[in-house]
Amino acid sequence: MKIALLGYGKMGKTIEKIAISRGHTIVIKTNDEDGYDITTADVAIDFSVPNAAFFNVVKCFKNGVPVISGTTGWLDNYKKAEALCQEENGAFIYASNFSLGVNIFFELNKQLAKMMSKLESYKVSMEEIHHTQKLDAPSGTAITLAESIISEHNTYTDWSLLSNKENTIPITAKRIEDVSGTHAVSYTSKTDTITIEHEAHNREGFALGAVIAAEWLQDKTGVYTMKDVLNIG
Ligand SMILES: NC(=O)C1=CN([C@@H]2O[C@H](COP(=O)(O)OP(=O)(O)OC[C@H]3O[C@@H](n4cnc5c(N)ncnc54)[C@H](OP(=O)(O)O)[C@@H]3O)[C@@H](O)[C@H]2O)C=CC1
Ligand SMILES: O=C(O)C1=N[C@H](C(=O)O)C[C@H](O)C1
Repeated sequence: MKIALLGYGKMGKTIEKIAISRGHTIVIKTNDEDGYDITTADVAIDFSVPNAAFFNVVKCFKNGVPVISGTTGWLDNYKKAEALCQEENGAFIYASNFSLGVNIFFELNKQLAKMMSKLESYKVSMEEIHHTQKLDAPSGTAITLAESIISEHNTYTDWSLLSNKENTIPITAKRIEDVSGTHAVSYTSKTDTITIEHEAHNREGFALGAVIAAEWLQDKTGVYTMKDVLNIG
């Protein structure tokens, strides 16, 4: 596959290494919104910045290039992107987290939320920890986890950074040098705490998941998720 890397930062470079090891060729690597011909690629992988992702994915839809986006912090525009993809007959996968481990964790989180919904004595809270260069907070993964809890648990209707409001999931976002990404969901009662946690040891799991998603998407049209790619849950 000929791959365009839209965003050639920490993730773009890790994806390049993994894509080459799986026999693919990188035909574009860019940190700019223009100055390249996207039609030279079979598939594009966007790991850029929040204010560039929407423009990048729409460019792919308009040029008939299937696109994977892992950029977080631009979800206000996700529904619009989804509609434009359908309109242009494009192919699109967005995931707040492409790693196999986190996608399993997403399923565990849903199951746990369903169980805990019946137990009023437990209150949920979340923590995410990332490296200090991260632009957005809370992380996209934390938002996905919180949205699943809201849909599976009767008590919660919203999430918020460090909130004590009723019916709101409090999320703590910590920034510590060199942390690839740690997410924890806890349920605390007066007597105990139940925690599930995922800790990424490096960026390779995210990158491998993104390349697998690109391989899966290359001949398709439509909007998909990592659940379709991994066939789990
Ligand atoms: N879904 C997932 O599994 C994962 C998602 N992420 C997300 O991916 C994104 C990138 O992460 P990471 O690689 O660590 O961040 P980096 O800051 O290392 O890389 C982002 C790159 O995007 C470049 N960029 C800026 N503007 C544009 C543009 N218009 N088009 C293309 N590229 C542009 C930046 O260039 P410059 O520095 O010159 O501005 C930079 O090189 C983040 O949103 C992060 O949250 C990260 C890991 C996993
Ligand atoms: O910026 C990062 O590094 C990461 N971002 C994603 C997110 O916001 O959830 C995924 C992963 O946790 C690493």
